[in-house]
Amino acid sequence: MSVCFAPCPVVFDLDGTLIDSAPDIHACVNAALNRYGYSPLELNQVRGFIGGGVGVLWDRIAAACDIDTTTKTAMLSAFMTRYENATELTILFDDVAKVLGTLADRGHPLGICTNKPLAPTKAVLRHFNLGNLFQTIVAGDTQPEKKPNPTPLRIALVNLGADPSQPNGVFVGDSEYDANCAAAIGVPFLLYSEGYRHTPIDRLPHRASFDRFVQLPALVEAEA
Ligand SMILES: O=C(O)COP(=O)(O)O
Ligand SMILES: [Mg+2]
Repeated sequence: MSVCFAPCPVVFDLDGTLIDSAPDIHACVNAALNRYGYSPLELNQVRGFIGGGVGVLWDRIAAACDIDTTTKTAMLSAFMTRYENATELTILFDDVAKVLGTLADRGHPLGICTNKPLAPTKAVLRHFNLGNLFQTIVAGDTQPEKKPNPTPLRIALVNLGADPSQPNGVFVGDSEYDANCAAAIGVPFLLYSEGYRHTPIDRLPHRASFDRFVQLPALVEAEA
């Protein structure tokens, strides 16, 4: 009798993993800063603030620019209005569309687990014609917890058919938030090394790292 294993679920982070969205986030941040009379920030600085979702982003901007809490709240809301449809300056990393298609063709259920809010997540996936590839999207405002809390990843894996008590599957991401979230529930983590990470690769818990998406299918199959 042969035993047949179904292809494992694969969950992806979004910002800094599938897409380079920092230029759009940077433009939306600077538009909000400008509206309230603050000087613009450099792209590198804003890129370094991405990963924990929009609340963390604006906490960091407020600390860097000495913005009070009431003004920060108003600026975050101005930022969101523009961010919800910010796709113009965003690019897919090389070979992402091709590799997602390969994994889907092999039967892997695909999902997204991002700290980015749901509206801009859906807008950018629609923009790149990727919306239909993902069977679940767990975004930064979908539930109370955000990465590195592992609850969003667990929900995404379970939505793709994984066992809630010990979810199988892999998580692909670029940051400390992703690595620690996967480690907390023992899910193999594949680190994309060209994203928005601050920590050296060898100091992050991960199963393997890659710098080109064409390397990913073989790394996923090694875990399946
Ligand atoms: O938008 C963020 O701050 C982080 O988004 P990510 O979880 O997709 O990296
Ligand atoms: Mg990321």
